[in-house]
Amino acid sequence: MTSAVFLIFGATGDLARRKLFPAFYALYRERKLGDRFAVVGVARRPKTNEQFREDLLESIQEFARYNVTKDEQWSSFADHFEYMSLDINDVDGFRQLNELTGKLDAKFDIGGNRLFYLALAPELFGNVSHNLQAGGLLETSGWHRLVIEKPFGYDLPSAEKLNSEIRQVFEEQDVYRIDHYLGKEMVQNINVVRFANAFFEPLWNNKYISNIQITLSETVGVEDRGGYYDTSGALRDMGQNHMLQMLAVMAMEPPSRMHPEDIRDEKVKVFRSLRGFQSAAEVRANTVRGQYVAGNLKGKHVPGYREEDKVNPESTTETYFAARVFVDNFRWAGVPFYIRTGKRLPVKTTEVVVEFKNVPNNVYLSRKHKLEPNLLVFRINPVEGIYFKMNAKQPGSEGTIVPVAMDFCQSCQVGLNTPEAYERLLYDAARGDSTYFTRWDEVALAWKYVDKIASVWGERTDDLHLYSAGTWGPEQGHQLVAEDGFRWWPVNGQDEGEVAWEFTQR
Ligand SMILES: NC(=O)C1=CN([C@@H]2O[C@H](COP(=O)(O)OP(=O)(O)OC[C@H]3O[C@@H](n4cnc5c(N)ncnc54)[C@H](OP(=O)(O)O)[C@@H]3O)[C@@H](O)[C@H]2O)C=CC1
Ligand SMILES: O=C1O[C@H](COP(=O)(O)O)[C@@H](O)[C@H](O)[C@H]1O
Repeated sequence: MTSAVFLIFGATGDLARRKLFPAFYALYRERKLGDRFAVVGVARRPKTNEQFREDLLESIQEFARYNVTKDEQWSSFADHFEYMSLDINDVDGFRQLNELTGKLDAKFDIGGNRLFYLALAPELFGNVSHNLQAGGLLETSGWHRLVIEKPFGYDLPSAEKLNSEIRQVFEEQDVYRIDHYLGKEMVQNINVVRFANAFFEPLWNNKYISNIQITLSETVGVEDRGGYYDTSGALRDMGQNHMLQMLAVMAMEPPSRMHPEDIRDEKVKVFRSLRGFQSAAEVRANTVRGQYVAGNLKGKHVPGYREEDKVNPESTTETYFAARVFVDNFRWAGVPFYIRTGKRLPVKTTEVVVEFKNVPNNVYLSRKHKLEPNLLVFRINPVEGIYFKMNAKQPGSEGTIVPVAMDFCQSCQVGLNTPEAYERLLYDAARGDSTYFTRWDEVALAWKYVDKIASVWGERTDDLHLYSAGTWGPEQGHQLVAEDGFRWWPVNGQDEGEVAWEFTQR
């Protein structure tokens, strides 16, 4: 691991507490951080180093995948952390921050490397790079990298503005735009499964695949992020980034080398091939949006979106969306990619389902069987695994055909304890590997695609469908898939009671 001073802007916030500090601790425990590092937490509220370290301990005890007690090992870890109260608009404060950083650099023999992590509200991103430069923080001989949280802009024009502010100070190769889904173990595994196995890649095209479904369902509402979410909505919060990124990973061509730029080039080609919408009618025909109203979730009554804290009581922001997306290239012509995400849905899960076409000349059709299609399912979150569903003869029957699953449950393996996405991404940024960060051209193309939908949705709101919390979203989301002769496959083995998986063999 290279040495670095990590400057975390937004160190008192939710992301730092739940994700970043636990990630530092796991990296430390796994000896990936070494000893030549320091972390400076930056936020406005006053705090002593002692208080900061107490909060650090609490966050790690609550959220890290390693247990921690206040022992000698803890002290030597916590000794690397200092806090500075600073308003990121205060340029003079950045000079003091530079002094503190220099002191820590000398103390831990770091050699000038700096990683600036912006865990701030997006509207604060713009000024920071300028102030880092003005405060002298970029004047060391080591590397300087900027890790920037999502959302990267609100739409294409604001993303362009933000990008140009950043690029006045940082080179593209030093900008690490986070999409934490790219840090997830099973998202990274998609390429391995595709490109390291003989039996999937030959089938990975419109000859054999009928459709691909990406579901990112959440049981949570907007929690304490109502202020942000109400100006964002599901399309910008999840669609522009996580969902299109997963789609790109599923659809991309094999890169010629496993080099970050080659992989990102292939994703860009997918974004360029997304079929744009020519009219408002096309947007409406291919997308569905919804908003949850009060309902029952896991036996508990939960309030509707408009009753949530910091949400406009007349809000028309979508908390659910589904879309039919086409990738107009040689491989995917005619294959719909269905994507959907929503809050207050019945289960928390992220799954990607590849549905294969039926076999030609199905000899079993002459009997009373309706064969289920073969499915390959990537289970991304929270269960990690892959299963493949196929048809087989029910043992002992007179030729009854049943779906069976070959099920690889990675997270079920005892003691596996896979790293959190943020752990991997922090580690990658520190060692200069940008493979699982988004490059500007990807971000821009994704915004271009999403902006068209958002602008049509902005024209009127009579197509915002309400759904009860605890259901799978509005009926129109099901119709979107049904009108092509398909249906959403149950995730986590759950549907609306209608279809249950038959795991007859495991
Ligand atoms: N929380 C999550 O699960 C996720 C968050 N993100 C992204 O991460 C970023 C941070 O989110 P989150 O942690 O939830 O936000 P929070 O609102 O919880 O935290 C914001 C942080 O910014 C600090 N801050 C606010 N204004 C200033 C200022 N003027 N100068 C210096 N510091 C300031 C706050 O501290 P103080 O008030 O003390 O100044 C606080 O530490 C956002 O971009 C969000 O979209 C992305 C994915 C998931
Ligand atoms: O980026 C975001 O992701 C989370 C969901 O992430 P997960 O890793 O828990 O699946 C989502 O809740 C949040 O609204 C969004 O900003």
